[in-house]
Amino acid sequence: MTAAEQNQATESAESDVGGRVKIFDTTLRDGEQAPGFSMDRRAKLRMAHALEDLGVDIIEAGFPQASPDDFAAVSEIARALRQPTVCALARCQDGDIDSAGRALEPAQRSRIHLFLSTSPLHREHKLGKSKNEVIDIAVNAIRRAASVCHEVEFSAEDALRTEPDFLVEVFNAAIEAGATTLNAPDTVGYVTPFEIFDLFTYLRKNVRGAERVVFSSHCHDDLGMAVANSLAAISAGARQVECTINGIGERAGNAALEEVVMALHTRAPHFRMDTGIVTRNLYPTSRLLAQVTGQPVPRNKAIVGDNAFAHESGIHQHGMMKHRGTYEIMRPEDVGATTSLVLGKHSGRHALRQRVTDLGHTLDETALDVVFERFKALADRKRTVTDEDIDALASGVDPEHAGPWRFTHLHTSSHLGGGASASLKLTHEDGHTVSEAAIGEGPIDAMLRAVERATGESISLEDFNVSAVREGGDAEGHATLTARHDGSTYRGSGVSTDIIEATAQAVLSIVNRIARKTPRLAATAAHS
Ligand SMILES: CC(=O)SCCNC(=O)CCNC(=O)[C@H](O)C(C)(C)COP(=O)(O)OP(=O)(O)OC[C@H]1O[C@@H](n2cnc3c(N)ncnc32)[C@H](O)[C@@H]1OP(=O)(O)O
Ligand SMILES: CC(C)C(=O)C(=O)O
Ligand SMILES: [Mg+2]
Repeated sequence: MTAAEQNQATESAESDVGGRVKIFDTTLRDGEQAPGFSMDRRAKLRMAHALEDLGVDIIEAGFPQASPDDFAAVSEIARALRQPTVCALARCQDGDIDSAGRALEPAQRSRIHLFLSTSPLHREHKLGKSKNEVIDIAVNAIRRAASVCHEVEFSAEDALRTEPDFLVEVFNAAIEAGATTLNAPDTVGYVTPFEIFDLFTYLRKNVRGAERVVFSSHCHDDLGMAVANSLAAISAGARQVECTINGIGERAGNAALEEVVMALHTRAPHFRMDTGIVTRNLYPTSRLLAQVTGQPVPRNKAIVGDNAFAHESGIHQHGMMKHRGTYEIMRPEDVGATTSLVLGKHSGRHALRQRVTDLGHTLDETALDVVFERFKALADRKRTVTDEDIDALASGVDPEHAGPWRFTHLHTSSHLGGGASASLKLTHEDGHTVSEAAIGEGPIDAMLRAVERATGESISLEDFNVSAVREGGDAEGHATLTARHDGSTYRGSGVSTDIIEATAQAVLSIVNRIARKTPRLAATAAHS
């Protein structure tokens, strides 16, 4: 009998609205299990501090029996953190439990998370155990774990494919043995929101002592329903949700923490459920994870992707300029992000006019029409039109040949532990050439100094970022710079297979915009 059928025999669940759901973060355990995401103890410790600042209730720091470094990571995190409960995963085996207990010793509050498969498929093929054997193994493990940490969570692995009546038996025994959190994971991401709602409702009605424990959900995203399923479990009374930053985790990942939290927050009147999450830390925490794992966040990722609050379409941009609520259901600042109106082939006159004005140009409608036409033609050739392009178009310059300066030579060299040097030649559109050389702390620093000397203008860098455009042998670096000059902010970008060259293009695009505003640069160039 399915959970839904069994539920038909019982009255419908009482309303479960209102309250607080605990956020159990498993980025450092299930998250790092996925290929490409493993973290060493230093990376884990950095992430753990960020997760503590984010306000998660429980941090699953690792699986101490997995490796000596993971043992050390759990131990260091247990020692370092004050607020969250620190949790370690263990199989129902004495060795795992003892090592989890030892790793967690320094924790203010410790939890061992035991798991054992309960579904027929796993019982028969993976464990080779009967139902009774599964219960006995779980009970003995829970008792042992309860003696070496503050609290025990028990997970019935593959719970959503387990017979609901057997799951109740397992959970009854787990409570008697001392578990205080019962997790029903959708280990393989198979279930639908209606089914998980029914199962949690059924468990809460039928497990003996259900009112004394916290029910937890742990959903995987194989069918793209991890977040929806987690929310459905919460609606049915789960008061702990297991999730990961950026939704990383086994195969397609776990429920994304930022999505669960922002769904509860944004649809508060619907869920009436609080968390302790400091939502403005979501974006920085997501970026830190991307940095320590080297795995970028997909642009279209909900809440934390580059496009989550970016608008390129003219109709949307126009709406956003009138009222941001037209196309944004959350305030980006609530998650630590910002709105951006990106100019591209889908943009319209309203957004273009605004950007042209922001860049310091005053154009009448006729001039704007001309710029708009050229902008569309350029946007058809380029995926994104940058501020440099708009600035050039508004100045009546062809952005693809926007000078006045261009590189005719650039050479940099660096030595391990010994600084770097750059030599370059710049040619001005009026025919001047300027050669310069400089030394610096690294090749980029040296190149920047040489450009400053050659053009006679200094810029102060505020932000510098290089990201990969493609992977593999033909990988290109995309350099973006933000710099200040004379009280104004300039952004420049460049793309090349050589990241120094990409950065040099970005520097020169900024210098050229300054030069177009202050043509004295060409006239006063010291060298020729
Ligand atoms: C759903 C999940 O995410 S579960 C967590 C999965 N995470 C990981 O596996 C990451 C870390 N794992 C590891 O480093 C290794 O698998 C280790 C160190 C834990 C174990 O390695 P090994 O001892 O070589 O065993 P291996 O991984 O090959 O096989 C798993 C063994 O654990 C047993 N096992 C699996 N789950 C459980 C459990 N919950 N309780 C008790 N035993 C279990 C299996 O039956 C198998 O036993 P066997 O060696 O007697 O046949
Ligand atoms: C260890 C358990 C909770 C797990 O990760 C799963 O079942 O997906
Ligand atoms: Mg999992």
